[in-house]
Amino acid sequence: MSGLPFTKMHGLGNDFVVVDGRTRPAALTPAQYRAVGDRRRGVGYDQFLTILPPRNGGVAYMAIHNPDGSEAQACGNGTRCVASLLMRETGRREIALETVAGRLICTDAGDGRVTVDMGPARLNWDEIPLAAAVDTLSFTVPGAEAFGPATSVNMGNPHAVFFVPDAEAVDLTGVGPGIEHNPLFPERANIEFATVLAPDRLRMRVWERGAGITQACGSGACATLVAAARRGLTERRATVVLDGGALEIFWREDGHVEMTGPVATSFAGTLDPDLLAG
Ligand SMILES: N[C@@H](CCC[C@H](N)C(=O)O)C(=O)O
Repeated sequence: MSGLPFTKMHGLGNDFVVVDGRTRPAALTPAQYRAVGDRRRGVGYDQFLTILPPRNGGVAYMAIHNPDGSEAQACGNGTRCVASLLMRETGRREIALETVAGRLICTDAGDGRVTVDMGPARLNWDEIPLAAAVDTLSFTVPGAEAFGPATSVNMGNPHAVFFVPDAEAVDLTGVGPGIEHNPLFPERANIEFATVLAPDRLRMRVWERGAGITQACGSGACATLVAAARRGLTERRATVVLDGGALEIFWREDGHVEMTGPVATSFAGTLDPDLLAG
């Protein structure tokens, strides 16, 4: 493969390498995703986002990969970033961006912000998926009893949310990997620790599946708001404060979750063929 042009973007510090695979081959192997994801020897990213031709009436399809080489079904912050590129390209203020999880309607919210309809929150145990038929509203994760019961939500990708008195105090590096790989989550899970600050305000920190600690997780913010509202801890509309900044989340009565937040471009470059050769 020759050099591959990319744009480095982020949403609240959740950072992405974005490549356009519509005009040239851009599918990488898991080893290549890992090489580019190395923050010292590669570029470094939380997700690698590949823009591909549409498959179902949208403007484009977006493939999502984690720095461990695995594929993800959803990425809220990345969706806003790629949507902003495609809005600029098409001159439109609203587009449909396709992902594994479906067609996501993305709207220019002004001031450099984008709103994404992330689709319906899925709440059944087999939709998360979980390995056992438990009540996703409140269940014990073996080994994580100290954090109290978890609430699980699928936002296209699997999430488990723990409500704790002080999210700042959680040792994410220490406890994140064990919960992510707990056998209760057959496809692993993104793990959120959240503290309710007010009925319309949550503090949340995240251990992302396949990526580890990130500054922000859009789908995680959506899952956290849904979990909090299901438990009666917040209203259906709230600000979720992440390490990198705040997202506005709204769980609509029809079950869809809207997320609004900023996008930013850092730089453009070309992935060297030697890096891709491994
Ligand atoms: N950063 C993302 C979530 C990315 C995918 C996740 N690591 C997974 O494997 O499901 C977001 O903003 O939602």
